[in-house]
Amino acid sequence: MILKVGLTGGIGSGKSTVAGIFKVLGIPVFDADAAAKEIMAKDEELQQAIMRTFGDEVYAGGQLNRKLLAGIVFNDAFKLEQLNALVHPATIKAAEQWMQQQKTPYAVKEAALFFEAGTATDLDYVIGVFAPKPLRIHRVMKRDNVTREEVLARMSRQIDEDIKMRLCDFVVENNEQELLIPQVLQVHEALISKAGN
Ligand SMILES: CC(C)(COP(=O)(O)OP(=O)(O)OC[C@H]1O[C@@H](n2cnc3c(N)ncnc32)[C@H](O)[C@@H]1O)[C@@H](O)C(=O)NCCC(=O)NCCS
Ligand SMILES: Nc1ncnc2c1ncn2[C@@H]1O[C@H](COP(=O)(O)OP(=O)(O)OP(=O)(O)O)[C@@H](O)[C@H]1O
Repeated sequence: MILKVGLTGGIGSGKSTVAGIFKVLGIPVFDADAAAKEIMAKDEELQQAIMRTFGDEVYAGGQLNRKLLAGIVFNDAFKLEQLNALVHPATIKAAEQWMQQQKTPYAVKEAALFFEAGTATDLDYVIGVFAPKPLRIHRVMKRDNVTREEVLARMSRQIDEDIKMRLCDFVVENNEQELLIPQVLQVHEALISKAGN
């Protein structure tokens, strides 16, 4: 049986960067952010439900206005919960179907929110990517051209990184001091060995 491995970390920690190294090693990666985006773009029933909850303007012109929706949900915990309740079940289902199709000793699901969403229990192992908060803020401001306040609003909806890392089976330090590739190789070898037992 394939091992289901989660790859997590707060916004800007470097999950996608680490996921890219697993892909080079031939390990398939499911990107939950990308899957959620695709589902929100294609599922018309979900679009109707999102419009009923947040207003028609979030899909003005037939396209999701991500900036507008982010401004609504990341400043209101209840509204974020409503959005999560609409989007997460379909994303989780897509990940489960994807996992069943993989043929490698282990496969990786990359997501920011396993512990927050209560989905870590479906995984055999979880890898955490850790980076200090100031570095994460700086990276996301630069990558997404957003303000510090916008980054902090998202961080406030994710559990504390020290706690998150303690819940993980492996931790990759992405502080731009330690090299990433040797750390990922070490985790890869450990997972291959666990899959063989
Ligand atoms: C609000 C939305 C439209 C904003 O889109 P935007 O393009 O600005 O951000 P993107 O989706 O690329 O997410 C970037 C990062 O924001 C953080 N984030 C996104 N959604 C959430 C959430 N529900 N709770 C906490 N943090 C979140 C994560 O660190 C994520 O990696 C979008 O994030 C969304 O639809 N979120 C709800 C679905 C979701 O939870 N997706 C994440 C994994 S399933
Ligand atoms: N070790 C590194 N050295 C330099 N830049 C890095 C490093 N790790 C990540 N970055 C940069 O920081 C930004 C955030 O990284 P990445 O997108 O991998 O994080 P993420 O955890 O997937 O973020 P999000 O939760 O927002 O999707 C990117 O622009 C990426 O290129």
